[in-house]
Amino acid sequence: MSIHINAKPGEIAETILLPGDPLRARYIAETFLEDARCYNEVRGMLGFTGSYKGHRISVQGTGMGVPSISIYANELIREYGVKQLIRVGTCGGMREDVKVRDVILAMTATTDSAANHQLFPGFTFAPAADFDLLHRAYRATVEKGLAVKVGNILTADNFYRESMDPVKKLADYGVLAVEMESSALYTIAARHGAKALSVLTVSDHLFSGEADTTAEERQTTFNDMIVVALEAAVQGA
Ligand SMILES: O=P(O)(O)O[C@H]1O[C@H](CO)[C@@H](O)[C@H]1O
Ligand SMILES: O=c1cc[nH]c(=O)[nH]1
Repeated sequence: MSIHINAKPGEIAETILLPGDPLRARYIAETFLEDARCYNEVRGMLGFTGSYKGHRISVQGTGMGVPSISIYANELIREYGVKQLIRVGTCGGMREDVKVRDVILAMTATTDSAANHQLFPGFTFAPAADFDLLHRAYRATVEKGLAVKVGNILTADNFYRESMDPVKKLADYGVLAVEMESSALYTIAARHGAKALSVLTVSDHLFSGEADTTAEERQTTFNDMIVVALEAAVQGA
């Protein structure tokens, strides 16, 4: 047991999917995993272990934002020996060539989070995805014929902001989309020699005025993203 997860030793698989929303963790377990069993209900942050194509896989909600995912990533890696962590989440498109429903594979995550500024005073650390996971996920998107973009994303501390100017500037520098967790996941994984990747689906666009996805479309695009993450997880195993 760790402070925020009450699984017994061995109940969590070495490979885990990490949605922000714990109810999505349950949806993934019920829809995609065989023989899924719940191992965590502490704070309602549900976690399950089951199997996909014969491989043991867990799925754990992380909550929203860097502090919350940092707690789960640390405990999963350090207390439960998790080795491959794949975030599956939503993001807001920032560039014109990014469309609602696209899949984004986050090669790196720029951040305004105080966490990394405190960790590396005087440096700008570049949190990066694991190349093997990224490569496998990219192959899975191509095989499924999905619209995919690979590149830099923004992990932001604020969902609501007073000015869009800094975000627009980052878009000018190639940043594709914004979410709130990946820089922490990549940094913590790097520290402990674990592999990490964020597979995201664009749920809305900050600038284009493109209509948000409907609930049904969100489900379909979300399912595509989960299959990409699961295929990336098991192809290398
Ligand atoms: O869909 P999830 O995984 O929660 O991710 C995104 O959605 C939340 C904001 O609505 C933030 O957690 C952001 O990163
Ligand atoms: O605009 C958005 C959409 C999803 N997640 C975010 O953090 N921002």
